[in-house]
Amino acid sequence: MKIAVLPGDGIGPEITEQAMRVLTALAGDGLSVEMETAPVGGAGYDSAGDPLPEATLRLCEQADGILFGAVGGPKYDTLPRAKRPEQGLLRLRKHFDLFANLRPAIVYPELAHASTLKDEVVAGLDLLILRELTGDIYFGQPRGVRTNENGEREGFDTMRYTEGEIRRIARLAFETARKRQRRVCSVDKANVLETTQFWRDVVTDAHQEFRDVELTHMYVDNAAMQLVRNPKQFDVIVTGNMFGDILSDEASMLTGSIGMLPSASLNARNFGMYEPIHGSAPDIAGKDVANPLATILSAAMLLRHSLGQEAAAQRVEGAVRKVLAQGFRTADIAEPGKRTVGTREMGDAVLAAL
Ligand SMILES: NC(=O)C1=CN([C@@H]2O[C@H](COP(=O)(O)OP(=O)(O)OC[C@H]3O[C@@H](n4cnc5c(N)ncnc54)[C@H](O)[C@@H]3O)[C@@H](O)[C@H]2O)C=CC1
Ligand SMILES: CC(C)CC(=O)C(=O)O
Ligand SMILES: [Mg+2]
Repeated sequence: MKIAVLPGDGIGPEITEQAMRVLTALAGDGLSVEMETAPVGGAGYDSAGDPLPEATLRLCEQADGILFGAVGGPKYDTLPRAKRPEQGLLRLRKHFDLFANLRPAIVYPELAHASTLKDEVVAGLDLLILRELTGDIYFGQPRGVRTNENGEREGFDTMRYTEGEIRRIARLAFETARKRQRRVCSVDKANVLETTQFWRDVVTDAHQEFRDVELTHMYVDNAAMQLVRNPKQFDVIVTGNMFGDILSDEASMLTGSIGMLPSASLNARNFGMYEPIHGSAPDIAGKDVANPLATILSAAMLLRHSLGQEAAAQRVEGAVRKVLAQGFRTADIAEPGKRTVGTREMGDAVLAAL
């Protein structure tokens, strides 16, 4: 099986290296995994003048799955939009039609202390945010800066969803909930935005075929509050691209750190790209302090969803649980009396646990 590894920028290379070591260790155990790296984001721009170089895209097309680090950084912030690192990621998502972004927020008992909430509020939390990933205001046209009828400059973006786009993510939410606690909460801003009233109507209609699953609707401002008030009320949250982006960063802190949340971005044939939900963290890049567990857990999701290797995925997840139980902590989840380790040492610990 071939995996395209796109480390990207900032902490991207440090964290993907640890996930690659884990996959290599599994390969030694009879799983045949071939990995090839290629530049993306700022690294793509630096090497080929394009955040998604042609050769990188070709490599991804020939692969069984993509492991992605993170892109972006202050060095690139003044580039024209099309050249900015984040466009490499957005173009990959669109190219492969990766509409379904699974972001599981699971609280490991050992990390309940690191959560921003009290133990009893988060203990046992197992929440899935299902974020639509190829539509919404992140992709809608037209967009730009123009001079309006009053002669004043204005910036504008377009929030847009087709019925088909909403229906397919809604169906996936219901199907996924059937394997969990059979509860879906659809998050929107239907009280203000036409697009998201339409979202609510289509989700409600799609629900007709899934009457065994409970469907509730919630406005996004309330959802942001409920997530920190009582997150265990949620099983599956389904929402659009922008709200899902924001709510999943918020949910990550329930688990202790943004460095703990993996993700899978899938298309209709289960081809996928796997990445931590965080960005390139320029503030800690190159210091060997970033938490690699979100990326290692993303590799586990790759094994599960794109390679069909459930047992291997569980081994990786089990190894992560074990290192947490053994007391290994990176700086973001540090705890008095426990051993604070760097990025690579955390990778060593996961390998030893495997
Ligand atoms: N998927 C991607 O490639 C994403 C890229 N970005 C880009 O990343 C750059 C930085 O964005 P920010 O808004 O600062 O978000 P960020 O997620 O990179 O960092 C936010 C905060 O979380 C910390 N953090 C992130 N990952 C961590 C880890 N594994 N271990 C420990 N601490 C971690 C950082 O040190 C920082 O304090 C920007 O250029 C942004 O556009 C942002 C989000 C997603
Ligand atoms: C294109 C991005 C930087 C989006 C993002 O923040 C994310 O996918 O979590
Ligand atoms: Mg984000």
